[in-house]
Amino acid sequence: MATETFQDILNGFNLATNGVLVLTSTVAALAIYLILSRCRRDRRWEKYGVKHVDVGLRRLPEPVCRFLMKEHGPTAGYSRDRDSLVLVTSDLNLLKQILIKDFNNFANRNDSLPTKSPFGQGLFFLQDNDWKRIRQLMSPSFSTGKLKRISTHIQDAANRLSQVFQKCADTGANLKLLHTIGQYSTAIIARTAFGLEADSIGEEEDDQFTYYTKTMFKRRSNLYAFLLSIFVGFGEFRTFLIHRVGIHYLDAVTRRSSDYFQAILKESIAEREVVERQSSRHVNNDFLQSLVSTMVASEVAQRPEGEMAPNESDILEKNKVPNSSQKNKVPNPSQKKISKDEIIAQSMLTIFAAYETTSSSLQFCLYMLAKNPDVQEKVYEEILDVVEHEDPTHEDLAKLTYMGQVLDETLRLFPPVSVISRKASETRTYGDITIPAGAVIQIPIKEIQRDPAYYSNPEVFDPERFSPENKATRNPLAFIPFGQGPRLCIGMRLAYLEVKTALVQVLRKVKVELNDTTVPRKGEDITLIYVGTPRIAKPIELAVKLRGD
Ligand code: HEM
Repeated sequence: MATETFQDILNGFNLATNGVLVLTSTVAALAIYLILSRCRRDRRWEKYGVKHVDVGLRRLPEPVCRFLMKEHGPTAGYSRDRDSLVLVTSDLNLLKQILIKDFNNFANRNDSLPTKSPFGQGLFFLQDNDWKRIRQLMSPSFSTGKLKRISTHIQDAANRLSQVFQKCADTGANLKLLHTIGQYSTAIIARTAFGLEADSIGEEEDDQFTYYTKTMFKRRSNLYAFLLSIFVGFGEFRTFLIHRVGIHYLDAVTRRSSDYFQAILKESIAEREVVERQSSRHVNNDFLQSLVSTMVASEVAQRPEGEMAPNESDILEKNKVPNSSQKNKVPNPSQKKISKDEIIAQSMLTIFAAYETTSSSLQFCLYMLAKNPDVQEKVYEEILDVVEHEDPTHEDLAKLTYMGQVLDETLRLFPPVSVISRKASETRTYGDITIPAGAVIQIPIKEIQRDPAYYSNPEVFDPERFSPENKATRNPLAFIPFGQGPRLCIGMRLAYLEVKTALVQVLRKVKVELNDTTVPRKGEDITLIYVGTPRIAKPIELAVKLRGD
């Protein structure tokens, strides 16, 4: 009996071993098949007059663009999978056609975000009429007039930021740059766009709004992103796994952030809806209010005669608890209207777009100033010359031309968005090459802005490149950190306003420096990792000295 049991165990063990072997071989065979199928020879671009390159196992846009530009010149094509042909070009004449002159043929991006969260329906990802309608509705909120009206909130946040720098100077502690600057940019977007307080500038711990903004995206390594792109791909299969199979692990957006923002936005929208229906005078004249006004106005216009408007308690009650089953109707693209779900999507995208890019720019700018003390002194002198009052006016900021050059040189070297894309609607020929309908165009912003053809010694930080005389000699498309054409970044003016205001308030009080205790140390360099946006391997910490010390 005992022997039989032992034999049974052995048989069971063999079965288990065989099972594991079969499973391992199947997974290995699948992996080899997937890798080989993605590396197969493909020459489709050649019939369109474009060099077709195998990019091997390179999958992420930034490394692919870097490889193609370095090894194969300004324009080359590759295929990402059986269906999609991708053209990478840094040819500025061709880019002028794609981004500006023939914009109608390239109005869409190819990007979609693998997420169930409303973020994936934000302006950045919208196409055709939906994009036009929402862009038109959002644009007025970023006009110069609107920005002038919100500048007191920006001054207020910049003053608080400056106090954090001064406190570091007093105590001798190094300043954790990204942590503090992230708090600054979220405080501004929360207050100016949504009338919400996100007040943790200088605190060790972030407030909820800041915390959930900073953790909106799952931060994953390059290796993880690479493996995911090999096995799951970029687009439809991953979307299918997230939406249909419900694998939340693959979702790009964290569930907690998504839930948090949906809840607070639903409540804010409901409160503003009530105000909107009761009076035409608004306490908040911000981004959220303008979208809610459009929503209410279009509902009023559509309501059948005699039907009552919803009352205050109905609206507030309905929106207190987030309920994903309540979906609004998709509006007709040709009309000036927006649904509640769309407002939430635009709000989430705006919060993250404003946080990630602005804090990256301000961080790199302060780092480059610490690395280049002579440039920092020149910026300081200019602030003393131009800004007479406690808070700089819009006119003062416009006169800070050298500071503008420093900021542009920072954005040249460290563009927060390193690659942008467009998708061709129809087949068109430009000179010797044809771009077929459906082809994706990847525009390697970082490679263009570090191309020796446009910038001598491109790795060197030199704000003089952006002096009016030097700028006049260069093709404007050689500098496109905010993109270009009708689909240009909507928040560009706000970004300059935020960064310049912070630089005025901080640099007039303190100097930032690198020394033996900072990260990186004086004489060392930062290591950049590109996962869509540039990340620094070790967060920067700067030494701060009070002016006059
Ligand atoms: C230094 C700061 C910033 C940089 C470098 C930056 C960069 C960019 C780039 C490269 C694009 C794509 C443009 C194209 O494809 O041609 C973009 C789009 C966009 N950005 Fe920014 N951005 C910044 C700040 C902001 C801010 C502050 C906001 C909002 C408050 C914002 C909101 C958006 C939106 C909504 C889009 C999509 C526009 C569309 O598709 O119509 N960005 N940004």
